Amino acid sequence: MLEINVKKTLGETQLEADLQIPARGVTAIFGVSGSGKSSLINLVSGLLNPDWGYIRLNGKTLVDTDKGICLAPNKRHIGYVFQDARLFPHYSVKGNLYYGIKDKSAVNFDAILKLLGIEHLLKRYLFSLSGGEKQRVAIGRALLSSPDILLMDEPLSALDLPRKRELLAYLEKLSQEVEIPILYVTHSVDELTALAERVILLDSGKVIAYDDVQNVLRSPFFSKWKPQ
Ligand SMILES: Nc1ncnc2c1ncn2[C@@H]1O[C@H](COP(=O)(O)OP(=O)(O)OP(=O)(O)O)[C@@H](O)[C@H]1O
Repeated sequence: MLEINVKKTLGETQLEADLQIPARGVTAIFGVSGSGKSSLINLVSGLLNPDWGYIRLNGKTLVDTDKGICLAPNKRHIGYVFQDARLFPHYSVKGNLYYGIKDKSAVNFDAILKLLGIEHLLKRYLFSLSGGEKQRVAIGRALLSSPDILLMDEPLSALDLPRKRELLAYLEKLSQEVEIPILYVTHSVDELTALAERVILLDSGKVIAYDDVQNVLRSPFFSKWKPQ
């Protein structure tokens, strides 16, 4: 279970969230640009600190302003996948995947490679990979750190449509097989319906709905996303 109860002032926007997120499956964070989606996952990752509140993951406190606890991002056991892959160009794919793994015997390297279809890329360098392949390597690297939660911030947004579709198929498989919670930021209704079980709907920093995807899609808020 991921428990979030935070307040954070972001310029003109007051971000407020009070959420209990189950320990498995994909929870999407959806909303228009500037609604606070990235800020919410950055509070979980520790890249941003709340002005008030707490975040607990499976009973472990990541941050608690009342208790004066604030774990550094690298102590939170979090896997983070950004819009761009952020890999090291001077390392091979294998070097990128192994980066940051403390105990190589503790991870199921082969299963993760297979899940993401990147077994054949190990010796390659970034310049020879497509955008979709780079993102698959970035996801592999995040999973190999044995995280307790995976945060994904619009991982498809930098890709063209054919690559989006290709990566979406891998993400669908991942969402069914990985046994940790995934927080997935998106603006895309297609990604919501393909991947997410639940949606947090943000508007101007406030949670205006948190429910199953189908219930949220029926809400009046979504009329702006439907074809006229
Ligand atoms: N450090 C900051 N200082 C001031 N304002 C900030 C800061 N970080 C974010 N904001 C503001 O907070 C609001 C939420 O930003 P955030 O990036 O979380 O939104 P978002 O929903 O992820 O947007 P997008 O979809 O465009 O990435 C925006 O209005 C942004 O300008």
